[in-house]
Amino acid sequence: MAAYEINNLQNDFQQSLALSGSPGVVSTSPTQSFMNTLPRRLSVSKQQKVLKPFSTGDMKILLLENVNQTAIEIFKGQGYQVEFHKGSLPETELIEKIKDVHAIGIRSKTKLTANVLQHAKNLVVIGCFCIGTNQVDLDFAAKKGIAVFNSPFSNSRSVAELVIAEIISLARQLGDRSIELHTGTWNKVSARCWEVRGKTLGIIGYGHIGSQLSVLAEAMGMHVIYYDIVTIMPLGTAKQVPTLDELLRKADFVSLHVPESPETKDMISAPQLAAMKDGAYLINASRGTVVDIPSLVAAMKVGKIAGTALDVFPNEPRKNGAGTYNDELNGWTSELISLPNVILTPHIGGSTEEAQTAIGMEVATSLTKYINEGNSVGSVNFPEVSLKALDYDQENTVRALYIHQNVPGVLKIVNNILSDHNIDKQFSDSCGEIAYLIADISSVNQSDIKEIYEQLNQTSAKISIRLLY
Ligand SMILES: NC(=O)C1=CN([C@@H]2O[C@H](COP(=O)(O)OP(=O)(O)OC[C@H]3O[C@@H](n4cnc5c(N)ncnc54)[C@H](O)[C@@H]3O)[C@@H](O)[C@H]2O)C=CC1
Ligand SMILES: O=C(O)C(=O)COP(=O)(O)O
Repeated sequence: MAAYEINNLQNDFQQSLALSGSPGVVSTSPTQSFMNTLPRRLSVSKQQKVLKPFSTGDMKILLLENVNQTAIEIFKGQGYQVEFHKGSLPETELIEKIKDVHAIGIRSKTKLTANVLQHAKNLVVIGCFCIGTNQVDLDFAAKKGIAVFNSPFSNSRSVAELVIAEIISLARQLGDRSIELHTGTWNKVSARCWEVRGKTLGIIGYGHIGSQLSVLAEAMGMHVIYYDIVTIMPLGTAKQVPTLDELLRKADFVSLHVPESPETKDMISAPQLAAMKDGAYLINASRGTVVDIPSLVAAMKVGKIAGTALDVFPNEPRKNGAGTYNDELNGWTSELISLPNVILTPHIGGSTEEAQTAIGMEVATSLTKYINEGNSVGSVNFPEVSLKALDYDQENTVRALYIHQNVPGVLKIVNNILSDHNIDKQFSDSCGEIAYLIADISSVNQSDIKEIYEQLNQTSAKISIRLLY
């Protein structure tokens, strides 16, 4: 059957099913006041073998925070509707916009809390176009059947390189010398300026970024020690130390590379700063909540800490612009900027052309595969399930995507519903309270589809359903 014929059939079917809203979207659970995206036919471009959902024009994607152009091209290539914003949105505006969209792409700034997500009626998937996912309520999203994807290491190298630049800049007081000369002062000094060769770098969190940094720092002749909650194989001649305290006592430079979590909140505060060597340096390019800045300011004022580089802050402005970084945002700002040897950057650790292009492609591809095929591999809050792309040349084949509560007896009920047809392939997995089943079913007539959908929709463990055909 030619693709256009399939599409025409789908059009009719969608129209007959549409109860409200855009064609193909019906309320599956009116009492719970959320809607699922219903059945969409995938059409195949035979020349390019690219799978595209039918009615791609229905698929709405909201992209915030200047997500890279590569992502926009991938989504537009799929025919999705793309709404793009350079900054993040105030919460009330975000709530309005999220009501409608099927997918949202954000970076580290936009907070997708339970309060925001509860308004998302059609949302199927969230893309974090960054490493961190702390800005999303992952459990709440999973319980609503919304998969979340990120890019786990596309910007690690960029962050590690920035930190190397900061280590040398702090050791040589580069920021201050540069500001002085920009303002007409020649101040040639060597007092308390150091080579980094032979100094000790203490890395807190030896994951993707911490371990990259370790390799680069050793290449400059630094000794590397690291602290992590798990035992990790050292790279080069780096050494893991058993306690944070030991790292703080031994390191000349301390660099933080942990995620935001309840355990890492204020991980560096007054007692930890007191434990550091006199005249040591502190670098934070992880999350703003990890360092208690008033304590850092106090430690710098008494000369305990000789310099600091901060790329992340407890509160960060919503968008670029003059006057956005001030005491109104973070009460200690004026005090911090008045101190010597303080390098402040606007959360640019991962902001390189290379990283952003790679992230754009990776996350947009994950989202597209999830939307078009149900493939959840790489999701951070969902069971990872995939089946080879459906052969859309084959007629009467349907892929059921069934997200459900992970409770006993569900597969028996679901397979009973599907049992009148031929289940060609099936893959199911669970993750905590959530389980996800993909099943390819053949020998399904157009008239059966609505029935399958309605029966699945009545199962008590159902969270959300999509049928691709
Ligand atoms: N400034 C920027 O632009 C960027 C900042 N980041 C931040 O850097 C963080 C780290 O990134 P990756 O290295 O890719 O993460 P990762 O997950 O690969 O590594 C994090 C490491 O921290 C360790 N860890 C977790 N809790 C800890 C604790 N309480 N004490 C000691 N170690 C602990 C983990 O075991 C893990 O080895 C991200 O979560 C993100 O918040 C990431 C990219 C860019
Ligand atoms: O990747 C991360 O976690 C980052 O912190 C980078 O965030 P961004 O994409 O620059 O908002």
